[in-house]
Amino acid sequence: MSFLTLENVTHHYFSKNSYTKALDDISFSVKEGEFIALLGPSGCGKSTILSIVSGIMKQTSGSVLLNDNPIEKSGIGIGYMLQQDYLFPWKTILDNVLIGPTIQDTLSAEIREKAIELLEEVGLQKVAKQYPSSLSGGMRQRVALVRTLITDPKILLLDEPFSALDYQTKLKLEDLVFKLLHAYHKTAILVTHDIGEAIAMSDRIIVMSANPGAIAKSFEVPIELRNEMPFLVRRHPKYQSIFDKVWEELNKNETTFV
Ligand SMILES: Nc1ncnc2c1ncn2[C@@H]1O[C@H](COP(=O)(O)OP(=O)(O)OP(=O)(O)O)[C@@H](O)[C@H]1O
Repeated sequence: MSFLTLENVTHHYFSKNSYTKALDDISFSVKEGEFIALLGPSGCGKSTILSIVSGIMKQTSGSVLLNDNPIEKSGIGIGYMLQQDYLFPWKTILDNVLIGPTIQDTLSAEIREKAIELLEEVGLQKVAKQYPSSLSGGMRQRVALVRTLITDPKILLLDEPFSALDYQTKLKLEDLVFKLLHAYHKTAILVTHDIGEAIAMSDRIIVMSANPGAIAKSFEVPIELRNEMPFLVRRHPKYQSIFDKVWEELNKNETTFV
């Protein structure tokens, strides 16, 4: 059964007298607990989709539904993880993690305990009292992940969360995010330019084309790959074949894709 559904979503931007049709008739569904990836050339509207699902932006037309009802009426928690971690430099790691509950005025001893548990799960318990400036990029993204999970969002929107990291750290974080999101049964949409990352982490890949942003094709990741940790997916015998199909689709729609 579909959990999150986008139905005929269109979006136009108007700025400084210019008009951009960013999304044209986007329809897709995501099941509860499913992990999907959006891949496509720069400017095809991937981030616009996440902004609309998160409620930061309202689509020009069409609907975003959660269990068949408008998502804005659902009161569902949605978490966002971005390329930049946006940690507050003057707050400790633990206080950064607790920023959501603090703002929402829901901070409790239980949430504080949960934050410490989650920091332990990502290997950061020892730095809980330190400040972001003393942490590496990968550690900071792990803090951002915990900060996202602490509010127990039902849907996680991941907008190129590993793209600013070195390759080794990125591979390790892919495994960690995959492990935690599966352990906590989260539904996730990942925006990435990395085909390997999309295959390694998701159940399904939606390839988009640009001008205007539209869905070109959707690929189911073979079940054997979905059951593996991301790092191991890249060496699975079935990996190359799906990589080639996605690559072909991307190049069919955008000759300048790099
Ligand atoms: N605030 C805005 N005002 C005007 N146009 C915008 C705005 N935000 C995005 N656009 C335009 O809408 C289109 C889709 O942008 P979007 O950022 O969603 O694409 P994207 O696929 O996420 O790109 P990238 O992969 O480069 O991050 C682009 O043509 C972009 O220039």
